[in-house]
Amino acid sequence: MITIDQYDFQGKRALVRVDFNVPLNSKFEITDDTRIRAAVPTIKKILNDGGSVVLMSHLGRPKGGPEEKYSLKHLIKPLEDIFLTKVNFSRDCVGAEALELASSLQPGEILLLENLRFHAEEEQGNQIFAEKLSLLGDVYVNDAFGTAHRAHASTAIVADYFPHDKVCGSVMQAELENAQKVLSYADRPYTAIMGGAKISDKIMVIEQLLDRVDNLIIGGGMSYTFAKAQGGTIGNSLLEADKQQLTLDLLRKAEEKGVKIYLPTDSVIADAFDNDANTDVVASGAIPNGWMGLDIGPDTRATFAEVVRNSKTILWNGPMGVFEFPNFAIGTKTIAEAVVEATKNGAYSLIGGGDSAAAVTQMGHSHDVSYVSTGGGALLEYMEGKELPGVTALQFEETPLT
Ligand SMILES: Nc1ncnc2c1ncn2[C@@H]1O[C@H](COP(=O)(O)OP(=O)(O)O)[C@@H](O)[C@H]1O
Ligand SMILES: O=C(OP(=O)(O)O)[C@H](O)COP(=O)(O)O
Repeated sequence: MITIDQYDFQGKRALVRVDFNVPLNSKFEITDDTRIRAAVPTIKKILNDGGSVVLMSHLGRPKGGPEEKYSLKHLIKPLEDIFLTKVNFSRDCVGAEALELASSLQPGEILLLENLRFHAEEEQGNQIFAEKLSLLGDVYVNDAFGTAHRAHASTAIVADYFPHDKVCGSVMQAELENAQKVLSYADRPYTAIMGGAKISDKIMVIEQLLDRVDNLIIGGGMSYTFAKAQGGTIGNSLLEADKQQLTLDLLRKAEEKGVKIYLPTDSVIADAFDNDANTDVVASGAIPNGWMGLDIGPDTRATFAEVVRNSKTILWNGPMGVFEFPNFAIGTKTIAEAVVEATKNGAYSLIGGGDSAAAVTQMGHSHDVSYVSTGGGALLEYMEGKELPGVTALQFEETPLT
């Protein structure tokens, strides 16, 4: 794979796939620009070399046609503020206007293309569409780690049109290197903290982790399916009823492999899914009808935090509760603080997942951990040992020795 530092972009027009899938509010303002800032080094390297940049990305999940709320034009001004230069914009990512604007780009200039997913061909991985995109650059750079698990036209197929000039961007490179650290040579004790809403999203990665970690902490909404499967009552807490047997299998496998599993012993419960609901603290397997667990309780916080503080490698994916409601964010905050403390004491900490990353950033700790991934699904798939099409597409076929 060619890394960004190995390629000289002087006089070249770089077609750069970025993941600018950022959250916007109702006024189309970006509420978290982490993914944009992450791509800055790649873009600056190209511009500083004397190249020009054609940026392409998706935003949201449009239904295959233009939708105002998913237009990338909302990103023009924020990009201009970051790069202190005019950002040209093409109202379609392929076709005459895009070609015209791309071919007249001068070194140091930036062109932003409209949302790739306004064409259904993007997600279909359509070759003709990929070929049209390929006409917009002399060299292809993929820096969209967050979308690397998709075999879409712009993330994978387009690379075929640049057999010698396909480059791995700096976000992509850093993400792969950091994920490798927890996959291969982790210091012990190694603790994985899994939380968030759904077991089904994370079951594969949890299974893989059982071969690697010493401790597995399970919190957040997914923990209630474990509690129910173990015979507890969970009221209206999140439940994936069809996954109960799976949770028991996981617990058995963990025991066989000598992995210590930590599940919540107490929960902060609420009588409604609302920040201002009435609350109480009860044992996690004794939640009354009409109530739901929305955060880990004080005993659990203390136990989890202690395990985290004593760890040397930490992988965290998924919040411990409904952290979007301040009254149910204490569990996530406590764990974030324990991760920060462990990191200060020399542990390596990788935070992955859109919501976990947002929680850590929101709590002001994004610089106090080792690495915050820009990837959610992509990081999990990589951890599961799956091939990422966006990464494979950047690799060169081995030429047989003759
Ligand atoms: N106890 C709970 N009940 C309901 N939802 C929860 C609970 N704990 C966490 N969540 C929700 O899980 C969501 C995050 O889950 P997920 O998408 O799996 O995380 P990530 O994006 O970090 O991978 C958050 O919106 C959070 O509010
Ligand atoms: O936000 C993203 O993924 P994530 O929600 O798993 O972090 C990526 O931009 C991929 O988007 P997609 O899941 O609509 O293909």
